[in-house]
Amino acid sequence: MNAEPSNVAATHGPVRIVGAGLLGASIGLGLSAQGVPVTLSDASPTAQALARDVGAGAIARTEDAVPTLVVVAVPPDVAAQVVAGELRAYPGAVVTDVASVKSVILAELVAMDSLDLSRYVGSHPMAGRERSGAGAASADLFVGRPWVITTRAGLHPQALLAVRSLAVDLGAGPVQMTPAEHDDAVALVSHLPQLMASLTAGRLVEAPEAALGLAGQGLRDVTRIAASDPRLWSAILTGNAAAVGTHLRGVRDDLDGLLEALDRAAVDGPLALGAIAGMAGVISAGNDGAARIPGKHGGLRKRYSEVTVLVPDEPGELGRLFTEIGEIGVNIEDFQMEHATRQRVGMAIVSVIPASATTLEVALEERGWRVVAP
Ligand SMILES: NC(=O)C1=CN([C@@H]2O[C@H](COP(=O)(O)OP(=O)(O)OC[C@H]3O[C@@H](n4cnc5c(N)ncnc54)[C@H](O)[C@@H]3O)[C@@H](O)[C@H]2O)C=CC1
Ligand SMILES: O=C(O)C(=O)Cc1ccc(O)cc1
Repeated sequence: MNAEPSNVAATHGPVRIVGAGLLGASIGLGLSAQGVPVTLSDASPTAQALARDVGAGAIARTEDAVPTLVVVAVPPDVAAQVVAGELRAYPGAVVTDVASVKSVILAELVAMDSLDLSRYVGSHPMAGRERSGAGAASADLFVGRPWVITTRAGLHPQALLAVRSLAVDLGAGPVQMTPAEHDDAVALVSHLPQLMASLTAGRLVEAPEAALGLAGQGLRDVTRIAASDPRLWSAILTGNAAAVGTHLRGVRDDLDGLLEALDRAAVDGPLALGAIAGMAGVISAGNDGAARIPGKHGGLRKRYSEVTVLVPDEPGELGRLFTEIGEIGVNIEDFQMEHATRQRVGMAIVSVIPASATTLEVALEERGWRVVAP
C-alpha cells in the first residue's frame, strides 16, 4: 500500500481505534497512510505507545475531536463491553468491532439496556497473523482479503456504508453475511484449521529429537498457525462453541472410520478388506476439498511452476541466486525456503510462470547452480 497520503479514502474520520494490537494498529497504519486522522486507545499504555511509535495514529486524549467511526479491536470476550461503552460515549459515531466471532457479541449487546444498536455493525477482516501486538502490524494486512460485514434488521444504512468504506479503503473486499452465517463459515475455514494445527503440533511435545529432526515442509505447513496466542484463541473458540463443535464432531466421525480401517490393516495386514479403500477415501476427499480453496486472487491455486535450487547455507548465497534469476530475466512470483536439518544447504523453491520454468532451470545449471529435478 502506498505510504504517501493519497486523500482518496472514503473514510473521513476522525477514526478512533480501541485496542491497539495487531488488528487495531494495522487498521491505524492503513488509514494514517491515506491521511485519515486516527486516535488510539488501549487498556495497556505500553501497547498504546507501541502502536503510536509504529505510525498507527496518535494516542487518544479527552480533548480530541469527536470520532465519526470507532473501530473496536479487542479480544472477543471483552468486545461487547467495549462496543457498548463507545456507543454511549459517542452518540453520533458508527461503531464496528473486528472480533473473530459475531453472534455471541451481538447477543451480549442486545441483552444490555438502552443501546442504540442501529449504529453498531459487527465485522471481521479475514486477515491476520499468528503473532499479536502492534509490533507485527502492517498497513497492507487486509489487501485482497475478504472483510465480513454482518447485516441484520434495524441497521442504519449509513452505518453499513461506513464500515464497507473502511474495508475498501484498506484494500479488502466487503462480504455481507448474517452473524450466524459468519460464525458457521469461520468455524470451518478458520477455527477448525486452528484446532487441527494445534492438535497436530501438540503431539510433538514429547516426540524424540530424532523424529523431529526428520521434519520437512509438510509438518511446517500444517503447524504454522499452532504458534497462535492461547488466550485470544480460547476466547474465539468458546465464543463460537456450537459451530466449532459441529465441525469437530464431523472430524471425529471421519477419524472413527479411519481408525476402523487402520485397525483392520494392523491386525490382518495392509491389504485387509476395506483398509485401502478407507485410506484412499480420506486422502481423495482431502484432494477434492483442497482443490476448492480459492487462491490469493480468487483463481486456481496452482498457477505457477516450482523450480527447486540447492543453496549453500552461507551469507550472500540467497542474494546471489535472486540476482542471477533477475539477470536471466525471469520474474519470481513466490518463494519458499526449506532447511534440511544438520546440512549446510537449503532448498530454495522459486515459483515462476510455467512458460519460464525450463529456461530458468537450464540457465541456472549453466551458471553452476544445482537444480533439483521436479
Ligand atoms: N490475530 C488475528 O489474526 C485476527 C484477530 N482478529 C480479532 O481482532 C481482535 C484483536 O486481535 P489482535 O489484534 O490479534 O489482538 P492483540 O492481542 O494483538 O491486541 C488486542 C489489544 O486489545 C487490548 N485490550 C484488551 N482489552 C481491552 C479493553 N478492555 N480496552 C481496551 N483495550 C483492550 C490489549 O491490550 C491489546 O493491545 C480480536 O477480537 C480478534 O478475534 C480478527 C482477525 C484476525
Ligand atoms: O493466518 C491465517 O491463515 C489466518 O487465517 C489469520 C486469521 C486469524 C484469525 C482470524 O479471525 C482471521 C484470520
